[in-house]
Amino acid sequence: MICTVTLNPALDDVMQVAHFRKGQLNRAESSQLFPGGKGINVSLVLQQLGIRSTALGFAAGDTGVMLENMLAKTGMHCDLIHVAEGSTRINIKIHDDDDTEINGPGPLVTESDLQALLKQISALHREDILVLSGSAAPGLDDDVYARMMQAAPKGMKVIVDAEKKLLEPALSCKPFLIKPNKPEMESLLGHSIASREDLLEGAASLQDKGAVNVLVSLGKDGAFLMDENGMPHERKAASGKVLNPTGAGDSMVAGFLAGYLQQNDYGAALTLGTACGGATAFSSGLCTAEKINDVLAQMAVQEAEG
Ligand SMILES: Nc1ncnc2c1ncn2[C@@H]1O[C@H](COP(=O)(O)OP(=O)(O)OP(=O)(O)O)[C@@H](O)[C@H]1O
Ligand SMILES: O=P(O)(O)OC[C@@]1(O)O[C@H](CO)[C@@H](O)[C@@H]1O
Repeated sequence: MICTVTLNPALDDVMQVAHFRKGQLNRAESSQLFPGGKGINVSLVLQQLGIRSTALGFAAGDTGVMLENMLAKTGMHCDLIHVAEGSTRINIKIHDDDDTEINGPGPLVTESDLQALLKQISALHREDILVLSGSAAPGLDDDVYARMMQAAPKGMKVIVDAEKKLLEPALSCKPFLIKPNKPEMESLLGHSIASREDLLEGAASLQDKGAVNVLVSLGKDGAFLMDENGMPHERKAASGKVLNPTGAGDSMVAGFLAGYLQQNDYGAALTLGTACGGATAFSSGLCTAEKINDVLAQMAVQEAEG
């Protein structure tokens, strides 16, 4: 079984605005509401890839109920813990020539709410896989990912996709995979990445700190993986018209995990991860199975042509 954890899920309100102007009334050309939050996105893309998972995490208030109803309509299994105070956040994503995001703070999560989640995690089995993605909710400390990893059965594979302050304390628990994007990787390393050498050295230093596999997503520049055997892999990004890059990183995590489980091969996992990331960037919401297959086919042609 695969479980994803989203400590601070959201409803994503994705708006297309012709020319967004700060400090003025802007009218959107379109607005679409999607279930969101990084772990939930991973579960939704896994579902497109034919892999069932359970989404764990916290929900609150009417927006929390709305989120659960939206997820139920997709057929996805979720087991969110309802917290007493506040409401599940609504995150605003504005797409014009640039992308502007405003993510809400989310509801307060207490220690006893967290204990309930840790109990769910400790009831998993060693052969299950846990995906921990996204920011923590108000009330939670920076060691929350480390605590979830410590609660998980010994030897279980855990994937962590989170910013430095949450990821760093969890590294010594030996996550199976971490997926920083370039700015996150630079923040983890404390210096900028200007070359392939920097990526190789940076990934190796994170492995020294405990990460088993290091996957660095590079947006339109593709992706880099340093696998557990010290073997680097690289993929160029697919080409296409970008509609909404929100969730491209989560789609990459889902694709990588699906590729790894289906083919037991890191190169194949990276290919499917890169395709899923691109497929979401080229879609208005998260990618569909059809879009993933189109992008995979396009990447195969691109590779054959060199
Ligand atoms: N403009 C793009 N063109 C092609 N592929 C893209 C593009 N943007 C993203 N991708 C694909 O998706 C992957 C993940 O994207 P990115 O590096 O932007 O992740 P991220 O910053 O974690 O995204 P998010 O936080 O929005 O989920 C990239 O490695 C790439 O394969
Ligand atoms: O505030 P966080 O937890 O860092 O990110 C939340 C979020 O921006 O990430 C997803 C895209 O990756 C969106 O669905 C969601 O709104």
